[in-house]
Amino acid sequence: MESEVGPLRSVLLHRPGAELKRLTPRNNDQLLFDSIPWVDRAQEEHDAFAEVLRGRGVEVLLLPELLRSALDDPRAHAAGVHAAVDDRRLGAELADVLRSHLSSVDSVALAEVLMAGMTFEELPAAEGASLVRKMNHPRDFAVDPLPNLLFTRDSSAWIADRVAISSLTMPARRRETAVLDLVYAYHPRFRQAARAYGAHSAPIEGGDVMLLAPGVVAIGVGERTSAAGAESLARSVFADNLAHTVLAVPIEQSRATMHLDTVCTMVNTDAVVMYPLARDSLVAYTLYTGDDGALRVDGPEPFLTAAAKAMDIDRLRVIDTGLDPVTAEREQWDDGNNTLAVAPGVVVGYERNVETNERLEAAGIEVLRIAGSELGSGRGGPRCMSCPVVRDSLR
Ligand SMILES: NC(=[NH2+])NCCC[C@H](N)C(=O)O
Repeated sequence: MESEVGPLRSVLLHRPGAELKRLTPRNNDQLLFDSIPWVDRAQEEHDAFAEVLRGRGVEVLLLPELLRSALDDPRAHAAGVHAAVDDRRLGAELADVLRSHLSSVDSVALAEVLMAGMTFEELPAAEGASLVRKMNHPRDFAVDPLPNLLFTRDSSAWIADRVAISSLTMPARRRETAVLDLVYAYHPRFRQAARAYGAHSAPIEGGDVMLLAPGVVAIGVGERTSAAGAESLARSVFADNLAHTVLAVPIEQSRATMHLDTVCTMVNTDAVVMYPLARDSLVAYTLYTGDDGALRVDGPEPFLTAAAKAMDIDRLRVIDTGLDPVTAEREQWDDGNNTLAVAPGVVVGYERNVETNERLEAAGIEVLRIAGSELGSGRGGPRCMSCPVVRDSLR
């Protein structure tokens, strides 16, 4: 994986399931959804998204299936039980009850608990009284659900032939790291894959990681990825020779712009679609290794200038969506700028972003439209909902 736009061969998606049924008006904000999705329809929309990709010759890997087969390995099963049980929340006694219960269930049931969580009333019965059981509401979570697994972009990201497992910022998403770790460590397809970023210390989310060109990685720094995360990922990709230049791009710390890919995605080898209101303000720091082997940081300078230099092209084109500010803001919120390229000049986008899509087409970009009325309620578009695993090289 050396670019954002090379012909897509294999992609990791998550078909949403019971974890979405955990969302209620009381917990949706904390669980990072803006409304309560209609789950059956969300699944239909997701199936249609997967079909569009398959129709373009892309192999679609589904996270729930990968997780179940990874858990068939007894070591993965034990690690899965460990990842599900939070001693601090349950206390030692109840934690032991849950651990021994989960150790006895099959990989399908354990995968379900890891994804959809478990409430106190769903916990197995045990002898004796438990203050923790008594003082928690029966429908409180003993194991938190992970509704944002849908956004596979964020929890892991491939850079060249290596995978970086994210260290997610929001408490509602932190346990996703453990799920992806299990899949990459134990699924037969991935267990040989080398890791690009071992240190799980500083926050990095894949929605902020953009492969602008072979050897050039942009990393958004904002609500999710910290400067420390960007710097350690940069050091790590330099040490592994996966890139020669990293651009650290500050983005506004707000829900609308939680990741770099909410304001900008690549639609061709030399072109991006970008939220017009970000176009003139986006800057970048350029990171590279000096002749003495030490890290250098230049800038900041305008993002488009820094990117073109690093990519060694005359100009990084911005598709001029020319939208009025209100339409631009509405379509940005609905992930109009969050496209997934399946090949240079061919992208998947939400159909609802009528004007952005029209402008993209006027600029010669083919837009494969998908429905996202329910999928979009978690604030993520086609790029957020996909983790490319293999793309053909551009040369
Ligand atoms: N790459 C992205 N833009 N991902 C969107 C993630 C949305 C998710 N609900 C969150 O708040 O984390």
